[in-house]
Amino acid sequence: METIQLDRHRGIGHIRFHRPEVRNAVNLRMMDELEEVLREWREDDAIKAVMLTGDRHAFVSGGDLSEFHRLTREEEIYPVMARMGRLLLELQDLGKPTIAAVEGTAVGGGCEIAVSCDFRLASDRARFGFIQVRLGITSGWGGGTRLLSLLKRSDALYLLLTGEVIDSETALRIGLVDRVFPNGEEFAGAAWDFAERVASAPLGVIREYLAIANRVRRGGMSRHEMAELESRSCARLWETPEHRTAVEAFLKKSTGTKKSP
Ligand SMILES: CC[C@@H](C(=O)O)C(=O)SCCNC(=O)CCNC(=O)[C@H](O)C(C)(C)COP(=O)(O)OP(=O)(O)OC[C@H]1O[C@@H](n2cnc3c(N)ncnc32)[C@H](O)[C@@H]1OP(=O)(O)O
Repeated sequence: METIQLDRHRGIGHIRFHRPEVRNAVNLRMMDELEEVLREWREDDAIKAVMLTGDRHAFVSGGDLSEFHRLTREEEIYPVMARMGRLLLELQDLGKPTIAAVEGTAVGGGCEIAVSCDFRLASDRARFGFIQVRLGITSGWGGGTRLLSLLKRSDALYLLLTGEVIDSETALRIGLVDRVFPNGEEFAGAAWDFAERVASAPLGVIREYLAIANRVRRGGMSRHEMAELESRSCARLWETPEHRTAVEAFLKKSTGTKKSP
């Protein structure tokens, strides 16, 4: 891989955006590579969660303006935008929890990637901005609509219409990020700890909750359908060794500790 670096550790797949010379801007090559790794990791049961990071300067600086600016016409740029839009849908529907750990700047498409993840962690020096408006365009990868579902409508519209870049404290207050950790070495450690906690559940449970969460996001379910979905999920996991072992251990322990009358 040329534009992203991959590693895996304790069930977590790590994608590190790596085009430092352009603050990790997304180009066509990066799209190819992201597509390849997401398809591979979707099928890989050893990977239970996926963490995306950049570096201390930037998470991702959006689309590569030099490369994309060569495309001047609507019908030339549309397929590129739509492709990245589909890729972020794949990320969103990966079936494993995804975590954007933002240490530096996430602007434009960088914010769109972050809001496609299930969790957003920020260092105390991270910055977030839907700055597309400054270039006279809207977000093009589905991030605007995601932001509108994630935040209070007026907060989302304010960010989209002004292109204001906000710090991590503000991002936490309005609900754009879930946790803020100190910058530096401590940030990497805290992000990995968070990812490990999220990935500690049995794979079956992770899959079922992600499926429920994605179904809820699509909306349009009656209360009965929601209850049915959840009952089915739980019943499917009933026969798994994780469930049986946990219950047997509990019963054994409670029998063992019962005082004789
Ligand atoms: C096109 C898709 C669209 C969407 O659908 O969402 C978008 O993403 S629109 C938004 C596009 N992105 C931007 O407008 C951001 C542009 N970059 C910046 O504002 C700043 O670089 C930064 C991200 C805030 C970082 O600032 P700083 O740390 O001071 O770095 P530099 O500005 O000095 O940048 C270093 C180097 O990187 C090049 N660069 C940065 N971003 C991009 C980019 N998105 N595309 C191409 N190149 C980029 C920058 O030109 C510098 O290059 P050199 O001068 O050659 O060193």
